[in-house]
Amino acid sequence: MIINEEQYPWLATPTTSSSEIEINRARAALQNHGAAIFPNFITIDAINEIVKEMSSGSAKLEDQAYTTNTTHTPYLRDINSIKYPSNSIYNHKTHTIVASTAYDELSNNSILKQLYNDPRLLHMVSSIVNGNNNQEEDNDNSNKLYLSNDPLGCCSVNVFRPDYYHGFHYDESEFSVTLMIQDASDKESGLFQYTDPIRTKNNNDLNLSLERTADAFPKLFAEHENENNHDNDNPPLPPPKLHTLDFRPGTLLVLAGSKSLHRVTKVNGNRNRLVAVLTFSRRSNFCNTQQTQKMFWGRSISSETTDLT
Ligand SMILES: O=C(O)CCC(=O)C(=O)O
Ligand SMILES: [Fe+2]
Repeated sequence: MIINEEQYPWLATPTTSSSEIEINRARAALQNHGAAIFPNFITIDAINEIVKEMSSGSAKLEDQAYTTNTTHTPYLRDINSIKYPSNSIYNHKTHTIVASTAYDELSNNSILKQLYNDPRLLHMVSSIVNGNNNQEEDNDNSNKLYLSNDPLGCCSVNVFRPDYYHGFHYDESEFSVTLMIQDASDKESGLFQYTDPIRTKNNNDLNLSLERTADAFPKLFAEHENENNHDNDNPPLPPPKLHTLDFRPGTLLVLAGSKSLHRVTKVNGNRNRLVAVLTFSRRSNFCNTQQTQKMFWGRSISSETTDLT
């Protein structure tokens, strides 16, 4: 058993009212606070198996994982000093150092691969992010979610070695699904922190919400204070609260990553922090660009050449 069916029996009966209650609760948490959290989503045996796959053998996957070491803005875009002042939040430089094990490095019978391909998970995530609990009744495809077709990035494992961290950012994908596999040995480190959703949708595009982002961390972004030119008609909104996730092995997280600013603090201790990233798309056959693949896994493969199962 991979999914913890004792704690999540409603996953097997998606059209019942108990399932609807759980999905509605998760959707409200995602919309109001940016995160829906499922503790003990997979069994302890399944977690132990994944840790074993990552950390045993002579060529350990976690040791082989390619490292990205990069400076970026919270918006993951290039600095734009023509459009925004150099002290704008838009141009704020932050730093990330993280390694990642690609999907094609996992064994064919990997527990993670089995979880990613489990239709109950796809159905659960679709129901939460789309607001419908019954995909079969959904005639137009706009509400449908698909597994990613990226042979490297569809389901990968973030490897945060000691001293690694991920600076504050919004994700490019609308939402993200992650699974804690192994936390840092120093429990004060490698923390996942996120705000309530502070970026809003505008004309089908996510606007920048520069002010709200600047309001978020008055201390951290103190040098950006002059960006908050609030007048009396538009008093500043209170800064959003920064949540620290109780992220234990086996916990599954659905995050409004494009709207909630988030980060992973620096890892201390004697073991790697391991988090699986499971990606779902509104498009069938989604694949990251070769540039993104190269950045995260140091190589690129087109989706046409591989069988993903
Ligand atoms: O490792 C994590 O918990 C998530 C890191 C993250 O925000 C990302 O990979 O975009
Ligand atoms: Fe992220």
